[in-house]
Amino acid sequence: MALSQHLSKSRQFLAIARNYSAAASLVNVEVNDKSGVAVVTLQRPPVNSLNLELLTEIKQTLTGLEKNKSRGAIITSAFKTFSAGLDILEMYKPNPDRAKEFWTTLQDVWISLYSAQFPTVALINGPAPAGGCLLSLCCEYRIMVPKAVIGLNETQLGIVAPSWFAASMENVIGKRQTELALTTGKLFTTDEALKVGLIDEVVQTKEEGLEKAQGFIGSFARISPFARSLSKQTVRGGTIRSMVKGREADLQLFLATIQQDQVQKGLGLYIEALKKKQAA
Ligand SMILES: CCCCCCCCCC/C=C/CC(=O)SCCNC(=O)CCNC(=O)[C@H](O)C(C)(C)COP(=O)(O)OP(=O)(O)OC[C@H]1O[C@@H](n2cnc3c(N)ncnc32)[C@H](O)[C@@H]1OP(=O)(O)O
Repeated sequence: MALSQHLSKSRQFLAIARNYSAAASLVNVEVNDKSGVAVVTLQRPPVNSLNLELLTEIKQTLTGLEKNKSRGAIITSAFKTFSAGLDILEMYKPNPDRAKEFWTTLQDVWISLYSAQFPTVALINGPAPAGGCLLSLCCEYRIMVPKAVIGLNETQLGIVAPSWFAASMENVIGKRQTELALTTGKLFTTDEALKVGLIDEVVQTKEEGLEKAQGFIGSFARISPFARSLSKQTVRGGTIRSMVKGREADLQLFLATIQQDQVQKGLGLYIEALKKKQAA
């Protein structure tokens, strides 16, 4: 499709996305006029913790971008935190039906973002623990600001990162580093993340990050989108197939795990600690 035609379609999507954003407003989508690349900004205050509503909007946004054959997407945050990960309140004293929908939607978001046909960049403009890290690991390229942290720190909450969380990290930094990171619940500083390959670039500001992200996506201008996306599928297909095959078992494991007394106690203490930190 010619760029002008594509941009016209993108603008139509933008109009729809804006209307949608106005109604719900947890995700903002802006399509760059020149490049056709969408900047997807998470905006659930205060820390973009991923609850059912935010995950649902992310899922709908990704579906819209895929349908409109997006040229690329940059995922970032409107706040100083990229994302605080899963909303702990979705797992603490959960309503079983909502918990089921919550986890299924997280799985859907992972599948859509991990297998997106268009190029994806995470512009990590603040802390990205646990589910925040997972979101960025689904992208093809990660750009991060200094003085932030990133990692799958689930063990620090007394819970275990599911196998597809671990696989997402392993595909980026390898088995050895993933094992060390997961068993200790490590949150990498920006410098440590760069050293281990968990992120690709460090930028000083979000604006600089947006330019770099556009540059990364622009680097595919002369590559056939078909060949590009099939190559991505070749590399990621095994991980996606194994997640999809195991998703019902994974859901049941999640529901059983969060009902355990020990897990509930741990989550309760963690929530208290977060609140005390704010009061101090
Ligand atoms: C064998 C396999 C078995 C598999 C079985 C399944 C097991 C389940 C796996 C579940 C996986 C979970 C992954 C997750 O994502 S869990 C969430 C992990 N997240 C964190 O640990 C981050 C916690 N937050 C922070 O560290 C900080 O908030 C921050 C992100 C660094 C930001 O710091 P800042 O100082 O700016 O902000 P505050 O700390 O003051 O927070 C502001 C308010 O936001 C509330 N908050 C923060 N994070 C969360 C969260 N994740 N969920 C809900 N609420 C959160 C915080 O309490 C403050 O609220 P308040 O204003 O009401 O006090």
